[in-house]
Amino acid sequence: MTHPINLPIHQVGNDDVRSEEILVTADPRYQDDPDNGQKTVIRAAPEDRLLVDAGPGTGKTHVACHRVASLIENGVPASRIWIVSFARTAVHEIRNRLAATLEDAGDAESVRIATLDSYAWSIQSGFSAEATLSGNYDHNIQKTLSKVLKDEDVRDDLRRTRHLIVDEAQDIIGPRAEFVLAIVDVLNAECGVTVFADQAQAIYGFTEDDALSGSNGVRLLDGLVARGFGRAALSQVHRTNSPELLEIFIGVRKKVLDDSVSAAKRGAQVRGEIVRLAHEYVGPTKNLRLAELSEAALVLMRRRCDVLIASSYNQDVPHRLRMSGLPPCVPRWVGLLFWDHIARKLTRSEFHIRWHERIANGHGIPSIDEAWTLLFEAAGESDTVIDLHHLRAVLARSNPPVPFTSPEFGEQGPIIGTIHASKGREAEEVCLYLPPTVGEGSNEEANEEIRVMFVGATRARKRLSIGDSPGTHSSQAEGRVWKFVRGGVQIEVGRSYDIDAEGLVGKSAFPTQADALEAQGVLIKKPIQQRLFASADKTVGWNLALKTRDNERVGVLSRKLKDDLTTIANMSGTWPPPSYLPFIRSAGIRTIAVRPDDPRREQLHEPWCSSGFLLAPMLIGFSRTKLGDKKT
Ligand SMILES: Nc1ncnc2c1ncn2[C@@H]1O[C@H](COP(=O)(O)OP(=O)(O)OP(=O)(O)O)[C@@H](O)[C@H]1O
Repeated sequence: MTHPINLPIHQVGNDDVRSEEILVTADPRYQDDPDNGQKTVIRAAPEDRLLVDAGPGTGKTHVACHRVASLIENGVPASRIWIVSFARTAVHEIRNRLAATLEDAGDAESVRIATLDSYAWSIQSGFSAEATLSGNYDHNIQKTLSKVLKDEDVRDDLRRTRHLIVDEAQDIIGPRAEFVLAIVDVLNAECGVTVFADQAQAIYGFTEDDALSGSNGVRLLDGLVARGFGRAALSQVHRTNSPELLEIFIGVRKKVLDDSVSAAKRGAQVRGEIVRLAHEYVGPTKNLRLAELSEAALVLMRRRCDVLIASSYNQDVPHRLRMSGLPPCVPRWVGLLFWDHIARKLTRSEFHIRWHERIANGHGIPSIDEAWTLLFEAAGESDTVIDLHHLRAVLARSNPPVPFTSPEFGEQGPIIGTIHASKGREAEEVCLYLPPTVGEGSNEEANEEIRVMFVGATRARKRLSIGDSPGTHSSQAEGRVWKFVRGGVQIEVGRSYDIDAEGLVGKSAFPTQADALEAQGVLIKKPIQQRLFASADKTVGWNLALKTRDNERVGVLSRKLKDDLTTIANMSGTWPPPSYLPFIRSAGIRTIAVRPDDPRREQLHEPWCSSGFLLAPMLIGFSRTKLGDKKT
């Protein structure tokens, strides 16, 4: 059976999209010399154990990379150096920067860079044939900790490490802190350790919505001080030249850290100082005019609910979101290339033909050679053949490899994001919305809020504006944000499981292959769309069919979303659950990959059942809808 390629595929690129948020990787200033504080850390003896106090924008990543270069120059083998960082994106960033810093590409490859959780996993799986990743990161850390404490093979191997670098150490608490301390205790005396931390940026609550997920127990920094680590500091700020921002980065930081003042008073002081030093005051969220901001702007909110509100006020302006709970954004070029490729193998020449037929240059589109390298690194079978089954398995993971995903959700426009999701990032222009009061609640909560506010204010390189976020009360159903509004509720749409392959090209969602093809064609023709809506539809078992304003069905939302609506009805004491969700948008299209062994594959129409690649809208919405009657 052949499948004609009749989808409009020439619109992949968009050359109109200009520069976006500064991604530090490409910053030419890396050639710049380190400042004196940086030099002290970079050139310290390989066996030194240093705790480096480093405020925002003082170049921790820069120094970590140059420290590695200096260690290698001093004879430390690259493969015996570990760099452990917090987030997957940070790991990716370090890997890129290291490749640019080290002269020998082989060295850059050999240095072992991992998140704390994958570091733990590599220790565990390296020594146990039966090691299984339980899926629960905390459990995995606990299991590895007991190995580090008791298993002599594991301990011997750790003793081969010659230098350990730990970034963002201020956030490492509880079992993760015990784990790192246990490793430090095992290392040989000649193994050095360099730890970067900024207590003023510690955020222990993992999510944007938690007040605090418990910072009780062991803190890594306390443990390192108790073990006699030497102290160093990076104090020169490189992120900005703005006198006002420098005052925030340095002066306000001192206030954040001054625990001689009560948290309540300090919260008000720090908030007041940030407002005073900001370049502009922009009023409440409803005055936010995204259309007037550049692509380089980053709008920061405290909670996901605030992001959804700001996004819905600006639904007619293309923008991107950055927060937790969204699906991974595998770029559309992958789906466009492979949605109808049924064979398991793809040769380089077939790839070239497809690429030239289907992909136009443009923003976010790699060059043909870069694309091949990415595919090859993920699923190369030989220099000239890619195994697409392997590629599907890799891209179907809940966390596909970082080079294959965009950290933002959406294809163009300024970013609206949570402060949590923007840790370690920077942007030319930041617009930070502050809650009305900072410093309330328990002492620990108040301190956390002060630090979160400080992290937000220090993301700007050139310009900081401050606005007021309303501090609206919202609830969550299975992580989905919802809140009461006049006449009903507002409900988050677009969470990672809201639309899946079955809802997009499945036999239950579309009676025929032609219908599914048409729906995919609509998405590709108009990747960015306003005013989509979803309504319960008898033909799809009363699940919610997703339609364009012209009433074309582009998919069916998941059963899980329908279940969440039932939960919201129960939580609000009403019945029946909402059956109509208006004001949903598509911020672009992304690729969904289906594992070759996924049994749900059988429910898909051809060619997707065989190819395992399809396209999905990037859904965003804080849909305002009616509730049913009060339950009696
Ligand atoms: N010696 C240097 N000369 C010039 N620019 C530098 C130097 N060191 C760092 N930078 C630049 O300063 C900026 C901040 O560096 P980096 O992102 O590494 O800071 P950081 O300490 O990790 O910040 P944060 O804690 O806020 O995430 C980057 O844009 C980087 O390019």
